[in-house]
Amino acid sequence: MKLQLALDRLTREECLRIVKETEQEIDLIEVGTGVIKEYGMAIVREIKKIYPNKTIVADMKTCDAGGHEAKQAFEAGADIVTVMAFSSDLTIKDTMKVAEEYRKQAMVDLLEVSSRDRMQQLENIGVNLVSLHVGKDKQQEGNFDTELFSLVKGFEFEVTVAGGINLDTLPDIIQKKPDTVIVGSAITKASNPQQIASEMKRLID
Ligand SMILES: O=C([C@H](O)CO)[C@H](O)[C@H](O)COP(=O)(O)O
Repeated sequence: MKLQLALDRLTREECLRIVKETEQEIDLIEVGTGVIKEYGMAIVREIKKIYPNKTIVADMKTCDAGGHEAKQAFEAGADIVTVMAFSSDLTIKDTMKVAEEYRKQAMVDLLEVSSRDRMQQLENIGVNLVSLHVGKDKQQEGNFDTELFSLVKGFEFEVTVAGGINLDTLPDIIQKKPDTVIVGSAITKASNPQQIASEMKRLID
């Protein structure tokens, strides 16, 4: 199981500091959507340049123009781009096609999708990497509910999971054996990000 650090609602300097502090504990670095909106592909390029051996996820949250946006992120050095599950199949297919051309990956974000029929459609078009995700705003309604895993049960997807995960909720999530746990605020807003990342990595291992 891997640990992915999500960089959201941070300045460029905060992103660089937190990654530096936690680099030994984390497997993947996610450049968050808001950070990309603030700094564009430049920050993806910069982080990949500093950490060429880390897997860089550009959380583009693409919902249209999939091929174009995937190309932008891969050209900047991203290894994985995100595309929304509620998008047109054509958007997802174009994103995956570009990912294949670059020998990279597309991750389909299941935010606000609750239909197993949609999971079947995603499998049919060749999706293999998905993200079970409770959005930042939705987190006001409560902690990550592991019942969400039932959405992907029985499918062959590689599964990542995100949504306000912290040291209290992590043990139950680990029981569900996702391939990757994505953690943002619990690490980035901590007074000692390295300590939290280290405790999480120890639980995951
Ligand atoms: O994708 C994310 C969210 O939609 C904000 O853009 C986050 O990266 C993801 O939810 C992980 O962050 P936390 O929820 O703060 O752990």
